[in-house]
Amino acid sequence: MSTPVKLIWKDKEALSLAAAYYFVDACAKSIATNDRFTVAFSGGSTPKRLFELLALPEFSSNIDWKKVFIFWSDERFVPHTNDESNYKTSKIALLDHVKIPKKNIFVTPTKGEPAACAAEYEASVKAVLGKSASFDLTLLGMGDDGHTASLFPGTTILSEQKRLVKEVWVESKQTWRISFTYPLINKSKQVMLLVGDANKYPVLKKIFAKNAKYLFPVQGVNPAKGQTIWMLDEAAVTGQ
Ligand SMILES: O=C(O)[C@H](O)[C@@H](O)[C@H](O)[C@H](O)COP(=O)(O)O
Repeated sequence: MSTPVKLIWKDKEALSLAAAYYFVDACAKSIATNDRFTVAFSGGSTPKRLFELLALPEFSSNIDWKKVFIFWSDERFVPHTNDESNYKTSKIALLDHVKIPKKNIFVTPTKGEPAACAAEYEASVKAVLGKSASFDLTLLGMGDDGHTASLFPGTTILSEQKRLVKEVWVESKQTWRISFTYPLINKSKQVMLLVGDANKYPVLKKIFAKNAKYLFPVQGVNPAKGQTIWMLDEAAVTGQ
């Protein structure tokens, strides 16, 4: 378990640019080692800006898209054509602009029963990643309440220790979500948390404090053999 790296950037744009460079580098290294790059996308405005940047030729031309395999660390239980869909957001921002084979895009099933969809998605993760179930890179955001992926405060998925993907009823949003669990997130080789804006400060202040207690779901992200990188902006760490 390595010490999380915290990188603080002037603003959200600088944070997203740094994340784009990092993504290209992590992708090239994984392909050089394993001939593929397995990555989990996340929802949220900060990850969305990263996807928009990756679609720019400066970045996309340096990525061997036919060797990139994409999953989603969480998804809203809505049709993929719905504006709430994390898949739709990344499709518009990135996937429609790069030559990635359709077979490399593993969209979360969101039709029928949430539990059955979660089981189906877990089976896809296992089929692609194999026994290790270890993503090369898992991208995550953090909500103002300290949630990450769809690991919301007070939800039963927080105590899930076996399953890799589970359905979760989010009372505060009155919706179902399909989310990676801590066991899957914490198998990642690298986790990059993209957290910008002053509204994140109240939670970050508590979790970055000395001898911080476990108060928020994002604190459960701790890859056993992987690296956690916080990509932050000044507003998020100062509140201004
Ligand atoms: O589906 C989701 O909503 C996301 O996966 C969620 O976990 C998101 O990453 C955070 O809410 C941060 O979102 P912002 O970056 O927009 O604050």
